[in-house]
Amino acid sequence: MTTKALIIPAAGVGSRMQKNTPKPFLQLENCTILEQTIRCFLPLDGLQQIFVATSESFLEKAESILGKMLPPQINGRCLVGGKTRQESIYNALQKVSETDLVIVHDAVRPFVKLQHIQKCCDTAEEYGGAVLGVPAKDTIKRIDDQQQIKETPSRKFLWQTQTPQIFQKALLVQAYNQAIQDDFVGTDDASLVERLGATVKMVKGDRSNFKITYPLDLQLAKLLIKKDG
Ligand SMILES: Nc1ccn([C@@H]2O[C@H](COP(=O)(O)OP(=O)(O)OP(=O)(O)O)[C@@H](O)[C@H]2O)c(=O)n1
Ligand SMILES: C[C@](O)(CO)[C@H](O)COP(=O)(O)O
Repeated sequence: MTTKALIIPAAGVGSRMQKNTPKPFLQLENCTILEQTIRCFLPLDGLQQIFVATSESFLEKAESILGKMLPPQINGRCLVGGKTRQESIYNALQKVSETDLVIVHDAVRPFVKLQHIQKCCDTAEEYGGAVLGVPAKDTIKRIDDQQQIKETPSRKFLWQTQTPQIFQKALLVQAYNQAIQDDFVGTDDASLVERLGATVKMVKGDRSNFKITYPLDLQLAKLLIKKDG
């Protein structure tokens, strides 16, 4: 069986949400967003390690959430993240012990489906790296500093990338080390691996795996939890 370690970056401040509490610790019906997200992964075969990166002030709260949920076969640990998502994941990556695959999943995507996680793991095992995503539904424009449209790329090849982003461990470690060496900061994990020239496959997920980013996303998440609960 393929062994897996899960890294959950949860150290963001949530500036676009405009709340005092960071998004992973906001409440959804009976539990926090972080709790709901972790729950999606617990039935995954071969999952042996979970790391949650938070700000220093939420470390204790994260430890209490994780501690209550973990089954005996999974080792869990919370740690202090960094100034960027990338730094938070790098910090967690230093703690990951031997494993075949490393799964990175945003704390604020609480509706990811097990079947999609599994499909993404299988693809990463075969090719080295895989991410979940959906075809872009809007026409995407490339603009300049004056907001003048410069290009309308064909939508046929444009996908919205989600998490999980899953990689063979050695490949992800190499990608993060190279990014540090080159001072490269990306907005996702795949972009670091792509720079190495390695293969990362896009796996079709669905739109329920949205990232809770703006107040409207939080309203939608609360409605979905109510409907399913
Ligand atoms: N320094 C950071 C920044 C982000 N994240 C995490 O990365 C995920 C995706 O980031 P995003 O949704 O952008 O969260 P925030 O950075 O909190 O939001 P914003 O950009 O609006 O401030 C979130 O789970 C967030 O907690 C992190 O671990 N460390
Ligand atoms: C990794 C990610 O969720 C893929 O869509 C996204 O790039 C994170 O970006 P954010 O600006 O940190 O929300």
